[in-house]
Amino acid sequence: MSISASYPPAFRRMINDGDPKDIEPVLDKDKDIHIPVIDLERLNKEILREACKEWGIFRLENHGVPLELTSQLQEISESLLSLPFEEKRELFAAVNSPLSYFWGTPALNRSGDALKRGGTQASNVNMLEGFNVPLSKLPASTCCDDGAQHSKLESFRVLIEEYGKHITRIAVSLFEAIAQTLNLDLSGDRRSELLSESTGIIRVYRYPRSSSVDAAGEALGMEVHTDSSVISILKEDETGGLEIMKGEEWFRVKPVANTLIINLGDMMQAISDDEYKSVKHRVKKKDMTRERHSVGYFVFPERDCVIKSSNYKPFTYSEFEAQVQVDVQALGTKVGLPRFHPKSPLFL
Ligand SMILES: O=C(O)CCC(=O)C(=O)O
Ligand SMILES: [Fe+2]
Repeated sequence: MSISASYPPAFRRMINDGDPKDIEPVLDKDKDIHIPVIDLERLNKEILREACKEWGIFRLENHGVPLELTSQLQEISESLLSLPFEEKRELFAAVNSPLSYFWGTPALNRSGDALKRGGTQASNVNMLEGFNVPLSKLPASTCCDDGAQHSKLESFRVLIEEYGKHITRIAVSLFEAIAQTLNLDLSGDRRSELLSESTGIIRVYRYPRSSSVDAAGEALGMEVHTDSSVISILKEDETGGLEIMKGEEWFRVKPVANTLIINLGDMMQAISDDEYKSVKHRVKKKDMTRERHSVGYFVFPERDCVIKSSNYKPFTYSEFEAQVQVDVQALGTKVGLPRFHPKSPLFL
């Protein structure tokens, strides 16, 4: 099977199926940047505070996720993602599970299906595909068939569940430490209201090996965005492509083996009263000869927990999410926190 048969048809005309050696290397214009490093076994609150305030993103080492688990998960994910497109689609539709397969956009609805985009962005295809996995629904999802692909899917489910336990543990520890740096009161159930484990989602992404490039000779993987989460945790492979905005400039974050990338999302920005920032980021692939694989984890407040802060009108995560979906469908893009800013002309 040619590799492009596993890509969504909308990607195929943009994919070069030739010998990777024939693909011209791309000029590398963006600058590299070293983001702060946090050691989970020896958490230093001052370094953590600085990383959240100045960067909104940091690298995590000594996180305790077994290497074996990550590589098994990567292997099975790659194997499922490289199935022929139609087979992948049918497999995920057939198992009647909360898992979904998506492509062309990271903006999904609550069922994990791609949102139709409006506005001038309607035709912008993000060159990515992936599986969306809501962790709390995972134990209930069962496989109905003992075919080879279904048993692969079952192994994927088991590995994701295990990975999800580790990553949830990390998110909770980091959130508690970050809350201390903000002197947040987490008494009673407040911790699990602000960071609700049951909302955790994992997304396994694949960015095609080579694709059409922009004027700068770079392939758009994922458009510029901030995450809506409290905390996001990214495991990327060694291909690279993640970029962050610092000041008014874009910088490339180089991959480092055995580490995770933590970024703060919009909910953390609001909870911290804008003290900590939800970092703007994107994926732009420069190495056209290889696919990029990454695994993202996103965790949110409880749906009806009210987030109060001085710069935004009080809102629940449900309201925020609904507004994002309305904006993506009407304007083609997320507006995010400015929608809830009382002084903003965007305030509804
Ligand atoms: O795949 C990546 O490296 C980035 C993913 C990301 O930013 C997201 O899913 O929000
Ligand atoms: Fe993101």
